Amino acid sequence: MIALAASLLMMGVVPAASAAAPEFVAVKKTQFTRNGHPYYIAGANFWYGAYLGANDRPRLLKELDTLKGMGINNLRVLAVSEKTDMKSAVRPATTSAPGKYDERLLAGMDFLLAEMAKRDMTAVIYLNNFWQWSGGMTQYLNWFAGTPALDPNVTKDYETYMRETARFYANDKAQAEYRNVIRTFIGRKNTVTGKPYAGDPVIMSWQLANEPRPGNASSTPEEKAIYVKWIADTAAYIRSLDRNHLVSTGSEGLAGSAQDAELFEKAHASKDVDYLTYHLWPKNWGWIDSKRVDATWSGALEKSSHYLNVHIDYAKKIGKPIVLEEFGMDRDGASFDIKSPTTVRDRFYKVVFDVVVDRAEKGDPIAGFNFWAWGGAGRAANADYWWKEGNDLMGDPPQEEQGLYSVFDTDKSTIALIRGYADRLHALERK
Ligand SMILES: O=C1NC[C@H](CO)[C@@H](O)[C@@H]1O
Repeated sequence: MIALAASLLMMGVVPAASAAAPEFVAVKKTQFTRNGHPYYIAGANFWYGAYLGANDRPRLLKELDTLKGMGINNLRVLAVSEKTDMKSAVRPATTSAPGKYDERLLAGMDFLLAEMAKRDMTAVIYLNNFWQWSGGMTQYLNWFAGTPALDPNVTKDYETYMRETARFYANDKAQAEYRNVIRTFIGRKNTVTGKPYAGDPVIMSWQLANEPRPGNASSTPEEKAIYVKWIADTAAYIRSLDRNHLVSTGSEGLAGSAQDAELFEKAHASKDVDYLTYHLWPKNWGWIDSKRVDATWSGALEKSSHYLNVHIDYAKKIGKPIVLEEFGMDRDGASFDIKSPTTVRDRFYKVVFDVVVDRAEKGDPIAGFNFWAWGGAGRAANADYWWKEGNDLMGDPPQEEQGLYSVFDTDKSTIALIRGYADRLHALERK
């Protein structure tokens, strides 16, 4: 039966249910499984993986080998970027205009997935972005609502940005093009392996977007309802195209849900949303001052520990696995310099890993982590640390200084931490 299913898969005939494909990551109660064993995520954020697959394959192979050596088994990657006038967005973009997709960048994803499969890695692929650094939802609204694509790095007005960007969810024309992109990816045949994406177990999850939010901190009940409906409708649409892969939201948790726990739970209640996600950003959220660590560490620790644990408790209540798919801390003294120490980062990573791995070992529904983000061999090119087209890509997207949160291949203490905790998670897969 499995041989028949496998051959059907190879011919692009995707079985209605994933029962015939144990090699796909699946959910069993509050755990992931793969190939009949528990599966845990020791992952990295590697948003630019497909860009390297298109433009710098020697570097990509080196990065994948380094990550594999660290025990990394999962990469969270951007599927597609949209051409935009917003200053702090990556260039070139996959989508130059609605329906016009750059085949080279799409083939970059093919190569990335082919190489990840060789290293027994799985991919979480996010199909849009709430933030401006890849064009994202704001650019869709510029195309279809005619609204100006205002870069919040320029306006400094994130509250307006978030409120306006959330109009994406109810814009029918924007949703139609978004679904074109979803169909393009899910219906794609890998030009390197010949495998249809929908039948390729290297993909773990289709993710609706990076950090979709219902609006800003003052989101109205109507905006929240629109957000929940968008998640449920889009997840159901993805499921209608592909019953082999998991679906996730890309939510940050409470911080991305207007601090509304009921909203976070509703957003993940859909039968077509297979697991929960959350992100942890003490610096971005003002919990720690990197230039006053002694004065702010204890408060940041208390808030971070609560945030880490309470979302695992939400997952337990909902009965689905949860992944901490983003967390990060800057270098000592808020430096961007690759030569600066990472004492505070390493201390923070250990706090995160201790909660995640301890609770995973206890059998709680935390299924692992993806740190933000792998910088590897990338190096900042400019004295002001801002990215310009043609510069190395690294863990920090163009809207942030290059070196802010990136873990570089020279950050040996951080790499050793990651490896040690990855090993503990992988030990759980042998049970
Ligand atoms: O998804 C994200 N979360 C936080 C990152 C660091 O600020 C940011 O670069 C990215 O947009």
